[in-house]
Amino acid sequence: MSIDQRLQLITRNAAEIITIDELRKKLESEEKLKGYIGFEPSGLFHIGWLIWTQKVKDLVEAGVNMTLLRATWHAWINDKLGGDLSLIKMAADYTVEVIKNYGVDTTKLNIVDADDMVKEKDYWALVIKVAKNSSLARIKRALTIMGRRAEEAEIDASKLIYPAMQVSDIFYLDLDIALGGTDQRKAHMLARDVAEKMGKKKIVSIHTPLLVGLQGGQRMSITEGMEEDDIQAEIKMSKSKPESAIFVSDSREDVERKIMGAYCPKGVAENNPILQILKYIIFPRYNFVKIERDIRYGGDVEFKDYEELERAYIEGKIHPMDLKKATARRLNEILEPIRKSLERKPEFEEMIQKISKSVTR
Ligand SMILES: Nc1ncnc2c1ncn2[C@@H]1O[C@H](COP(=O)(O)OP(=O)(O)OP(=O)(O)O)[C@@H](O)[C@H]1O
Ligand SMILES: N[C@@H](Cc1ccc(O)cc1)C(=O)O
Repeated sequence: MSIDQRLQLITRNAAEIITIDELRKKLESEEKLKGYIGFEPSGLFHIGWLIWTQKVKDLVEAGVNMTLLRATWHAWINDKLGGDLSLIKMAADYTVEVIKNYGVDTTKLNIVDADDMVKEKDYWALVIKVAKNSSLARIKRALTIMGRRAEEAEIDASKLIYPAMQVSDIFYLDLDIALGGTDQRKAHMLARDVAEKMGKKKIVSIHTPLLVGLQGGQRMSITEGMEEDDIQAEIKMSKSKPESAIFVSDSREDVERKIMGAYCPKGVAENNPILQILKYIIFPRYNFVKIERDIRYGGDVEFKDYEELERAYIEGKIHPMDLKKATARRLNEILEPIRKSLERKPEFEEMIQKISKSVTR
């Protein structure tokens, strides 16, 4: 693969790359690049997570050595799964199983447990050095990387250490590239600034978009004057708002029902979850999408890329119902191997039962 082809694969569908010039230089250096994504295991995997999973796949295929950090301790700090570390670890296994069955070659991934990193004293020395090089105000602002706000009244003090840990993970693993959804930007910007102060390698960060929830942008809780980041956090697909989400373990029928009920006004692309699913999850996997229609409505039509389909939709040439049916069909094809593999593993079934009873947040 040429440098341009690798760059194209790494950057496609990304919301932002900080910075593209630095990424190109790193690729041109011909050194083997090291990248990572960390995730807090929580036992439920909604299709929004497939957006970064696809980017992990792209990065592996572009020849980047990717680490998958099972952020078990971070999840524990963040009160996930009632703070039960054994449940958190099982949830991490579940996530890896999904990623594998989505088609990522997990034998090429370096899978690391935060549990192992926190056993090393060098790790904690790094955390203290990062904290020493960060202002308290900046650390507090970065709490959004764990889905929290600085103003939250009842948080315990370990949560203030979390951002310094996430930055230290990057230095400890000696990375070139950090991947995450756009809500992880504050950790990555902090890592870039602290790297300069501490003489560490400065990461390039790649941020994937947040998939909007099934209700689109229609949340009542959006108020005037809200910041863009907060609006995105409010309207995104989220496991803590199950009505907004399609889970990879959902049955074929549930996927169809959820898609058919989703926000998808005729001719509107903005905050349209169906179009976003097509753009970020379906088109990266298929060369074409076929919209099946009765001959009375123009018969079947095929689209070879997303832009072409979006244009036709905005012009009112595609009916929302036809778009939804085609989306449900393709999405179910993608989810089928994942669903099958999860069905073969009863230990996950037990975990999911426990999870639905335990309080996540
Ligand atoms: N809707 C989404 N679309 C794409 N990526 C997402 C979405 N929600 C979260 N992510 C990404 O998935 C990773 C895990 O995030 P997080 O645990 O906050 O997600 P979540 O499952 O929606 O949780 P919560 O219920 O706390 O909002 C992060 O890298 C984040 O950027
Ligand atoms: N903050 C990330 C999880 C994470 C934790 C540690 C990391 O080093 C990276 C990512 C999230 O909420 O999804």
